[in-house]
Amino acid sequence: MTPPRTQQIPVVVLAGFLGSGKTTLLNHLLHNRAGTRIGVIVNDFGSIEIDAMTVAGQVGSTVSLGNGCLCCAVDASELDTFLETLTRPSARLDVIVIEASGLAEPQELVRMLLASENPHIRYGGLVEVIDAAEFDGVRERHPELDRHLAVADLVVLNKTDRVGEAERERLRTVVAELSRPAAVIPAVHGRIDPELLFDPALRPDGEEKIRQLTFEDLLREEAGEEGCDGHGDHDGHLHAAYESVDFTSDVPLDPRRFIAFLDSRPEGLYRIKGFVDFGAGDRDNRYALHAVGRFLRFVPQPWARDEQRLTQLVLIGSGIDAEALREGLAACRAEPGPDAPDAERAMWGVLRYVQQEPDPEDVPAEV
Ligand SMILES: Nc1nc2c(ncn2[C@@H]2O[C@H](COP(=O)(O)OP(=O)(O)OP(=O)(O)O)[C@@H](O)[C@H]2O)c(=O)[nH]1
Repeated sequence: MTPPRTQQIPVVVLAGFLGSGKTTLLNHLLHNRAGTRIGVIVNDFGSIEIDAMTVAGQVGSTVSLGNGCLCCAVDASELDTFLETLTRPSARLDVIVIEASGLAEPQELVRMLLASENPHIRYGGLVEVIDAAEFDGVRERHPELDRHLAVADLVVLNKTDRVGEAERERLRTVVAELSRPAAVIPAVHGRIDPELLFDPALRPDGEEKIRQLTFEDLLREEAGEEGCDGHGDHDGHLHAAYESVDFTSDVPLDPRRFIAFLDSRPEGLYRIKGFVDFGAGDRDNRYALHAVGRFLRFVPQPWARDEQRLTQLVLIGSGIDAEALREGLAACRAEPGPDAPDAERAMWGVLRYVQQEPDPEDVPAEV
């Protein structure tokens, strides 16, 4: 007979700027959990829950928190409801991971967890994921990232395949300085040892840092910036400066038009993610799209049987003209009528950006 559960389940917050690799890391954990039962709460930005769809099917207990930044869209009682569901003995979870929206303020999430009255959970630490190739630029635009690093318990310096060895070491030193005493782990495709997250006692300085980050510390740190309960300085949060645009179409997109749209995307459009149906261009696959800054990638994924063929995209940026983007996307819809004879040739522009889904065990190709 299994003994009754008395242990508290650690709740780990996974944070990091847009496109840094949070979902990738989460998927790595789900693939390499070695029997550990992981509950996932995804907090996506944009009303189409792309991240929830990306991790969906990989874990039985995925709960999406719905639209927007967690600190605004969900109050503590709502978060508690999700946590209550996931901490039921029948869920038999060993750890819960909350993937924060790339625009959420991690301190808000941590504050909510520390304030939670759920007796079955304990705060499991804040993991901050960094895109090595974008770090300097993001930091320049968002100096508040230094503050996020300062409260992290573990920093994953991700995408080190996109920078040289010397640059990786430079970044490691800079990040370590900002996040001291948290450990900084360089990674490619978020492949870190899951034990770094699941057993905080095992990670360098972990316990000490968790003790440091008390509710009172956070309150003190946030003095003058009350949070998102309607009384605070909401404008100071990263997401206040960003806007998201959703686009859904049940008409396939014309590949040439869509590539032309992507090639001329405005500077402020920092992130695009979702799935594209190219219709006759490829009847077998939908194309997962990831754009971060000027980086662009498509990953073909077979359509599931009976899956509704839709294009679903979320575009996130600052100073973007939402209406113009929606119109631009609408103009990418393929003309009705019989398939064009050169439908496959029209895909060449897309194929330039195609990369197969990386096998977690493979060394990734250079991008
Ligand atoms: N080259 C390279 N690409 C990576 C690595 N990790 C993730 N990516 C790619 O970066 C893109 C963004 O990764 P995601 O995991 O979706 O990032 P995210 O932080 O969840 O993004 P948001 O949901 O927008 O906040 C995807 O195309 C990933 O395949 C890496 O280590 N190296």
